[in-house]
Amino acid sequence: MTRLEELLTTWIPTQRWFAGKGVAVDALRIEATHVLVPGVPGLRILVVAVAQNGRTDRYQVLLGLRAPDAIADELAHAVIGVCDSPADLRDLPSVVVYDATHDASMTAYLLDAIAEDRDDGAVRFRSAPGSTVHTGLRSLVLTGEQSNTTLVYGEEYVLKTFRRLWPGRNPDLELTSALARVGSEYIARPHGWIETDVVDPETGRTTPTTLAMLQQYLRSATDGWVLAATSVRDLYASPDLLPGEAGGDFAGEAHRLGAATAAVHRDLARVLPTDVLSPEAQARLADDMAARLHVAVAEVPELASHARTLYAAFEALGNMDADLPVQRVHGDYHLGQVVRTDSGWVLLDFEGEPAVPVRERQKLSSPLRDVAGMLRSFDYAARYQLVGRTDNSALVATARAWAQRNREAFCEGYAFGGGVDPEKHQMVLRAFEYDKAVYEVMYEARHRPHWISIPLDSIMALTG
Ligand SMILES: Nc1ncnc2c1ncn2[C@@H]1O[C@H](COP(=O)(O)OP(=O)(O)O)[C@@H](O)[C@H]1O
Ligand SMILES: O=P(O)(O)O[C@H]1O[C@H](CO)[C@@H](O[C@H]2O[C@H](CO)[C@@H](O)[C@H](O)[C@H]2O)[C@H](O)[C@H]1O
Repeated sequence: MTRLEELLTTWIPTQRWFAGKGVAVDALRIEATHVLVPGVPGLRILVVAVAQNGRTDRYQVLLGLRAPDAIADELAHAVIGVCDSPADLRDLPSVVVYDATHDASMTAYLLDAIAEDRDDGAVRFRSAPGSTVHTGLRSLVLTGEQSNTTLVYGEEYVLKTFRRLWPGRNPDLELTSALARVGSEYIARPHGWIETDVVDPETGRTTPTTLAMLQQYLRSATDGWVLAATSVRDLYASPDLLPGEAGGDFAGEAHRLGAATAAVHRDLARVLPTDVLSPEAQARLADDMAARLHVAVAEVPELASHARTLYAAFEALGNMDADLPVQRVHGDYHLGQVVRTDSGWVLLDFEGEPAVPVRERQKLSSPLRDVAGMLRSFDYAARYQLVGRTDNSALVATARAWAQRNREAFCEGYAFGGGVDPEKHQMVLRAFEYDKAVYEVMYEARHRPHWISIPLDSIMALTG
C-alpha cells in the first residue's frame, strides 16, 4: 500500500503554487500534522518539507480524508490518491486523500473556527479586532494563476491560504492590518487569520507563522490586469489611432491608480517604521541587484549581452550621492495585484515576493520599487498580446505608445497623490525597473517559459 508521503511527492510538484518546478524532489517529509476534523470525512493541515537540490521549502497542504468508497464525483478532480490510513484511523485499511480546499463541507470548519477564535491544538484561529465573522457560507476556490489558494465564502469573504510557508507573520496580514487600523480605503478589510508555530530553521526559534488570512470579498472587483489588457486589445484593433484617441484609453485609470498607490505608501509610512538608507546600505542594495543579475545570466544566457548596461545602472544606484528614504512597501506590485471596484482602486496581496523569506520581505525599501513594479506591468500588458504573433512589427510601436502613456499617467497620479515625483528620480527608478525585469526573466523561465520574451524584449528596449 502507498504511503501518504509518496502520493504527495507526485502531487505537490504538479500544483500551480509549487515553487520548485523543473527540479527533482530529493525528499519529502511531513513535518507537522494538525488534525482539525478527526475521522472520516476528516480535515488536516499538513506542513510538508520538500528538499530539492540542497534546499528545503515548506508548504501547507489542507488535506481531506474519506473512506475509499465515499468520494463524491464533484471531488474527483481534487483527489490525490489512496493510501494507508494514518495511525489514528487504524480501523480503516486505507483512505482517499484529496485537496480539501475544494470541499465546502470541510472548509466550513475554517470559517467557524475563525468566528469562534478557536485554539485547536497547535493551530490558532483568530478574528480581527472589531470583526464579527459570519458563518454558514459555502466556499469556492478562486481559479487563476496563483502562488497561493484563495477560497471565496458566499459573497462575503476570501480566505487566502498561504501555500509556501516561511516562519513569521505573513506581510500580507501584517500590512493589511496596519492599513486597516488607519482606515485606508484602498484595501480589502481583514477579518481574521489562522496561524501555527513553526520552528525557524535559521534561528531554531519557534515562530508564530500565518497559514491563512480572511478578508473582505470585493464583489464588484475587476482585475487591473484584465482592464489594462482590454484597453490594449481595443487599441490593437485600431492601430492607426493614438492610445489617447482609442475608446478604451486606460490613462485615467492609471492616474487614479498612481494616486491610490501614493496614498497607501503614505499610510504605510505613517504607521510602520521608516528610515533613510546609509551609503553602505545603498551600496548593499545595489550589490544585491547585481548578484540577482549574476544568477539570472547563468540561468538565462540571452541576458548576457545586456548585462553591462544593467550592472552600470545598479552601480550608479550604489554610488548615488542622495538620500534614499525607505519604508514598508507592497514588494510585488503589478496589475494583477490591484482591482477596480465601484468606489475606486483597491490594492491586494501585500505578501511581497512569495519566494523570499518573510524576514527579508520585512526589510524597508524605497516606495519607488513598487512604482517600478507597476511600470513594468504596463509594459507587460502592452507586450503580452504580441507573443507568438508573426505580424507584430507594426504593433510594437503601438505597444510602446500605450505603455508610455500609462506610465506617464501613473507617475503623474503618484505625484498628485502625495508621493515623490517618480520621473524626478530616474536613477533609482531605472535600477528598480531593471531589477524587476531581471526577476521577471527568472520568474518566466521557471513558470511560463513561453512568456520569457516579454521581459527579455523589454530589457533589450530599455538598454538599447
Ligand atoms: N478580497 C478580494 N476580493 C475579490 N477578489 C480577490 C480578493 N483577493 C484576491 N482576489 C482575486 O484573487 C487574485 C489573486 O489574489 P492574490 O492575493 O494576489 O493571490 P496570490 O498571492 O496567490 O497571487 C486577485 O488578482 C484577485 O483577482
Ligand atoms: O503570484 P503573484 O501575483 O504574487 O506574483 C507572481 O506572478 C506574477 C504573474 O502572475 C508575476 O507578474 C508578472 O506577470 C504579470 C502578468 O501576468 C505582469 O503584470 C507583471 O508585471 C510581471 O512581473 C510576478 O512578478 C510574480 O511575483
